[in-house]
Amino acid sequence: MTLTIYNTLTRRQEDFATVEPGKVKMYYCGVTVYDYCHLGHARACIVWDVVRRYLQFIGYEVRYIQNFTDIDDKILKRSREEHSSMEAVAERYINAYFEDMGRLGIKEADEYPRATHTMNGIQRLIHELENKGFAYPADGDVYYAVRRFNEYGKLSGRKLEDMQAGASDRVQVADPEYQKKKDPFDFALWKAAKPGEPAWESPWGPGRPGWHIECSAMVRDRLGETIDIHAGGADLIFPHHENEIAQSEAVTGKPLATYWLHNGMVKVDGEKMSKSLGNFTTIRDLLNRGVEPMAVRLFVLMAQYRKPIDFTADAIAAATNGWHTLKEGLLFGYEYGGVGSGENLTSEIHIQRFQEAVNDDFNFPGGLAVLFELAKELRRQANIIVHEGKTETSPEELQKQWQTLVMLAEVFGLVAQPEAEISSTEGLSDGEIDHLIQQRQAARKAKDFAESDRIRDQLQAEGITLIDSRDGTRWHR
Ligand SMILES: Nc1ncnc2c1ncn2[C@@H]1O[C@H](COP(=O)(O)OP(=O)(O)OP(=O)(O)O)[C@@H](O)[C@H]1O
Ligand SMILES: [Zn+2]
Repeated sequence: MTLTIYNTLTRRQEDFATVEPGKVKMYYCGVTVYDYCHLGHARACIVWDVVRRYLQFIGYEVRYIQNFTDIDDKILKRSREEHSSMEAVAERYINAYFEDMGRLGIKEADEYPRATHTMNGIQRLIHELENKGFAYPADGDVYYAVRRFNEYGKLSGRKLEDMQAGASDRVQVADPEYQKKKDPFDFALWKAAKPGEPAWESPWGPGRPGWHIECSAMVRDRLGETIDIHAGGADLIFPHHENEIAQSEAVTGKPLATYWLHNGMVKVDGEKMSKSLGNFTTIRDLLNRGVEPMAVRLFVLMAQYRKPIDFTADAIAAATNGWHTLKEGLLFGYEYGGVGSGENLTSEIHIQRFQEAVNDDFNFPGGLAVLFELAKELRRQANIIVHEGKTETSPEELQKQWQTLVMLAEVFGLVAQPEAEISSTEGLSDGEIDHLIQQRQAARKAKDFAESDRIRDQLQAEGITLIDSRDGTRWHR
């Protein structure tokens, strides 16, 4: 059984083969941190989380890196509006990211590089591009000379000539950067600091990096010159990923990634759900309204990952229904405990069918069909047990089906907690936990370590783990 995946670069479904046998290097372009994550971000994070989990399930060792864009015009705008700093805005929404994605059961990446922590790598890359004639300085800015890279457009299939025909010169002339560029399609690698903006020293003067260069630098720093999978939303194919390719490949002469994978958009009334458009529903709003996190996962996984999905109340209701069916199956072993011999039995035929489905370009709906089949059968058996006291099916067979369901559901990050466990961890609301963490931070600042330890222990007793880092404190249940 071979995994085949659709590669945006070649526009074909191809057999999956890694650079290094048994190992996958994977990079996902994460969020720009100036607001709470919405369901579009949830979709991207869930899809790549499951791709990673699935690759691990079929035996690969996966190294998974996801960035935070923490320098950006939109973050700066937010910080001005809030009379705060860019760091403070980024920090707040990075913490919120971990809270929200933690609730959705997204596994943490191996590393989360940030633009502000990658300044050396970024500058080194710009310098090399300049040396090789792909970049030119202009008045404190540095631009990438798009026409110098012959393969520009290979990912998106766009040709500069065609784009030129459609470009509106009037709009561009008004753009101050336009005056400095040798060609309207050139893009900024480095931007000179404007008064009052945060800036980093550089050979081109104080400034900050453009958006695209950070990913090229992070991939190179953390994963190397050629990675196996580069992922992101379909909205990033052009110009972001096209520009990443132009930057990295001009320097290394090697493919940046073998496979380029893109998730489809979450849409609202036919338009992309987006922070900029303001038509978004945040993950926390939806969960705080009582939608179960696993229903959100199902909402995403019930669709082919490359196709757009509409966010509607009906779609969430259907996903919730689906989750309740799966949950009954997943809890079967707890409710009717003591089934079977206690051995780890699994049903090969179901595992095989699950893999056959998912191996076909990550066909998650196909994989889910196997889960639903198992869950429905276990639900039927549970009904028989309830009404007739026992079932004809052997305890071993039931245990086998249940354990297979639990194992395969875990690959999709779908986990049901038995009531007993839920009651021990749901004592505190998220707000209460945040409040306690703030109190603990205040105690630590005041060097009252006895108090800060007491709060940590109290949270621990509620099943909450704190993770301290130099970027602040995160928690998970
Ligand atoms: N509506 C959506 N559906 C699916 N994926 C999305 C959606 N919006 C953003 N993404 C993906 O989430 C990741 C992080 O996005 P990012 O923070 O850059 O959002 P953004 O595009 O700047 O914000 P917005 O478009 O909401 O203003 C990217 O991989 C992006 O492709
Ligand atoms: Zn990127």
